[in-house]
Amino acid sequence: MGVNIIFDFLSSAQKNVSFLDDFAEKLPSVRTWQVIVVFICSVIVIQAIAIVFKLFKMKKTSEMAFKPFATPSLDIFKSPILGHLGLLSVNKDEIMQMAGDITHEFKYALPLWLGPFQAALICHHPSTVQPILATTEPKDDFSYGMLKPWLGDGLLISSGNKWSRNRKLLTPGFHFDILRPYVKVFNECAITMTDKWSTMCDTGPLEMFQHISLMTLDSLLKCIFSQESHCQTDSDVNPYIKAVYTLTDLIMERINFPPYYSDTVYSLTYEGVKWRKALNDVHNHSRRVIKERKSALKDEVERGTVNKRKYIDFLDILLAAKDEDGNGLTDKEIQDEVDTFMFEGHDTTASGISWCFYNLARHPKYQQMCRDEVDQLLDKKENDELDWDDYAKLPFLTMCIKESLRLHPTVPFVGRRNNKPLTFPELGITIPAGQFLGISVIGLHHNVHLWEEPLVYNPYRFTTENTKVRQNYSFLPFSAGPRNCIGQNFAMNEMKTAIALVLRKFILSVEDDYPVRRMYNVVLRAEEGLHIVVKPREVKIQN
Ligand code: HEM
Repeated sequence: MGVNIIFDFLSSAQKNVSFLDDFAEKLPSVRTWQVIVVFICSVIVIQAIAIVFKLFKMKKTSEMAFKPFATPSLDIFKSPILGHLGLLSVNKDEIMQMAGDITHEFKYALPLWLGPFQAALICHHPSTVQPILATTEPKDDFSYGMLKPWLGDGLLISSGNKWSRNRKLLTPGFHFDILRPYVKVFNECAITMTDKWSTMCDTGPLEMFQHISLMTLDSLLKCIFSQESHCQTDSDVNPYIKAVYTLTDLIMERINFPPYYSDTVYSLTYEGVKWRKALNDVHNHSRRVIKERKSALKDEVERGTVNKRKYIDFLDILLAAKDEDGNGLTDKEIQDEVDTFMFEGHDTTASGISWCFYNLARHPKYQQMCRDEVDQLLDKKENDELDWDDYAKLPFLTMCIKESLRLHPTVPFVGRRNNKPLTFPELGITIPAGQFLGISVIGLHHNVHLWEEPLVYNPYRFTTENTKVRQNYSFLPFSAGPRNCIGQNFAMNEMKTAIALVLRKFILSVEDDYPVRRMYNVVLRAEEGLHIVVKPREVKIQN
């Protein structure tokens, strides 16, 4: 019908409008139009059939690939349209609970259906996790694909030659000699936060994520971007951090709702509009940081003060980086790495510190043991600050941090897609290429076959003796293998500094039966935040 109207219009235009005669003569005849329209419609139909065929093929391959890990007891909750997504969206805290509970029945792994066609093999045992992490197989395009408009082709998401070139270029930025001077910054930033807390503790419990994200952003900007942001003292609501929260929440909503998997559909929705606005905010922030750094560097070159700086920062490395062929990074590549490190470097550490405070607040005995250790170290000093060598002198505090990262892993999930067939040697199973392989870090850390009473906070799991006898790859807060966390030493040092300095000045507690609901997100959060009572110590600190 619509096609006929076009034909009628074209023929009447050709017949009646004299000033278009020349033009009309050049137009294809009605028959030619019919052929064109039929051709276009056929292409669309063939494409649609090809997509449906591909989706069903994907479904069939995953069904075959994951057959050895069949889950009949779980499939009673599976819906033909949503797959197991109904379980994921029911309740965020319950899915965290489920990640550990299912290991009773499924020791190594289990397939979960994300909608009608896409399945992921969720692995939570060293026998399945180790072979995946030993490879440099790319990140899965499903979940990380949603991060791509934000983090671009930065280190977290890129793969192949690009990833290996950039990993090689950036690794020196995390060498001990570079990290050493950062200790001063970690101390300064922690002290800014504790000074602020001293004026606020009478106002009731403090929400940890809010304060600690500002502190970790402050130190990250100072250490790796040489930027004095004053973000801790300027305002409690930082537009960059707000935008990061919006983006990560939107990604989780999107994963839970298959119609939003299409970029085109998503871009037309209200959430798509919110996504673009938040994306703009984070990109503007990183663009500003790069611009200011470039201009400061130009000034330093003009004044001849480049070599007088306390340390080289990550942006210096990015701006000066050259591969073996003498090629530097393009502006887009620099922007992608800045966005990646800005996010990975502050939000993860903020979550790690916040959950550690929560665990110590719930276990006053361990909290006091950490404090005693810190006091022993700092009582002897002129200033109340940690030095590089002190990190090795806080063994119990380190055990408490590790146990917190086990119980509340900051990055609860990591995903890969194998380009080549992948074998789990201990199980004698080979997975064909092209599958979505998920590593449930929380499932691994709560796996009943690896950890006794996994939901109990017990730092003694991390004594040297207990660590020695534990199966490798049971504890992976920073992942492992070639794509492990490049910033793990940076993160551990910052966590130790912040926790030590807070315990030195305050007693942490939580109200009785304080209900915390964990929130499964790109980074582990709590639904209503983590509210901790922070009281100044009554005993006067020496010096
Ligand atoms: C407690 C703090 C942190 C935790 C728990 C953590 C955890 C992780 C994990 C699990 C991965 C692997 C992700 C994946 O395979 O998808 C990762 C990768 C990464 N992390 Fe961290 N991270 C932390 C802090 C940091 C910091 C402070 C930085 C930078 C300053 C950083 C930068 C990165 C980067 C760039 C990658 C990608 C590495 C690659 O693929 O080559 N992280 N992190």
